[in-house]
Amino acid sequence: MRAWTAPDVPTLPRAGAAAPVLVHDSTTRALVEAAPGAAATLYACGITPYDATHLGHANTYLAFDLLQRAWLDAGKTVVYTSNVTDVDDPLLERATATGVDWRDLALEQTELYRTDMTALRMLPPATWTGAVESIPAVVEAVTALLDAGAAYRVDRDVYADLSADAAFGTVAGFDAATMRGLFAERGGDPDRPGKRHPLDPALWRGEQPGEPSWDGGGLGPGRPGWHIECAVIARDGLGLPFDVQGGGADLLFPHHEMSTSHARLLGGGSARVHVHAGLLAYEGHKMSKSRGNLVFVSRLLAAGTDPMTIRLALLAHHYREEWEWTDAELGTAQRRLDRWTAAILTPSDDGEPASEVLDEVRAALAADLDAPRALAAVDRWAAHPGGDADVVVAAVDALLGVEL
Ligand SMILES: Nc1ncnc2c1ncn2[C@@H]1O[C@H](COS(=O)(=O)NC(=O)[C@@H](N)CS)[C@@H](O)[C@H]1O
Ligand SMILES: [Zn+2]
Repeated sequence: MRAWTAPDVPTLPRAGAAAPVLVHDSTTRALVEAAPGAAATLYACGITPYDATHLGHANTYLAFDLLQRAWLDAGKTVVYTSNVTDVDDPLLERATATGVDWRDLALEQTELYRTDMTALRMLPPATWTGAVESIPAVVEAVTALLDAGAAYRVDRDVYADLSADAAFGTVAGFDAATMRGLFAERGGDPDRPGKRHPLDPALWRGEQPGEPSWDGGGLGPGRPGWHIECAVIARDGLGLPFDVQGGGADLLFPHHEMSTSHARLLGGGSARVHVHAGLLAYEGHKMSKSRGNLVFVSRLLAAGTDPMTIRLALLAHHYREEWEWTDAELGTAQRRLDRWTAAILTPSDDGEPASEVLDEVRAALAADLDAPRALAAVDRWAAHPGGDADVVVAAVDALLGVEL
């Protein structure tokens, strides 16, 4: 699937001087080096293309944009793979509810997402694969799991047998009751008759009347399960194991637990590190499609909001923070943008040297992508701007993605 055009990322002085980029790993709940090697591989789960792109989505994708920018500045090559869940229960339900063809909804919303990501200067995935595009690889993977005795049929569906994976549950480390609750709440079917274990996730959904279905070979006609889609797309885009699997906090369980389990059983390992962004709330609840309390990037842009103001508003909060959006965030960000823009036009000789800002922004990102600390460094410089404003402009562009 076509992604979008990458924003230019300027090379900064003393590139590679940064400390290793450490991020919070959801599994060990500790700071770990995100990618020790010369190449950094990232799988960040993509959108389910309806109600795209709300500020919650943007908040999460911004975290992984910062991670890539820190890696690039450290001199690493970055390979970023993502998906579009362009067939899945919620998408089909929304298409039915709004009387549109699910294919049209997916295409239109995917294009809106591209436009929003471009406006926000997010780096695009090198490989961006739709669930529909992944079906041949999913059929092959599910067939292999069945042949290995790690999957089984229930009526026309196929489920993974989690007892085949001794390491299942080690990604999130949740207890059984928590897992069962979250599984039911987030698309699972623990009470489905015929399953060997309540948490076993669907790998392949047999054809249902009124639903799209594809040739599944020996599996019979149907469509892919959610978790196996990401396991296969990450494997095919990055190889196994890869460095970071990422998403919003709601993906830790069941989605990343299950997709990691599938990747493990397909052979080759899985993500070394699991990184999750805090969920953005609005009007007292997590911003979510089901509740409809959404603030859309495209609506803000259509109302004349500078995309760099949106980006700065999100950067003012640490990526793991759970916080509530208010429109006041935009005013604060706009004033900050105005101060920075004015400062680069009026540098003075006795102000703070630009090289210190660059060092501090670099160090902030290396410390679990601490954007608020990075903004504070630029604020200090803007209050008393020294020379070499072009170094500050380049650092703010390359590391924070904000074009002044
Ligand atoms: N309120 C929110 N705050 C922060 N991130 C959010 C919020 N709502 C959704 N996200 C994140 O945005 C990304 C896309 O969400 S999504 O459109 O529902 N799509 C999916 O979760 C699947 N297509 C992943 S394979 C996910 O990482 C999700 O965790
Ligand atoms: Zn996913």
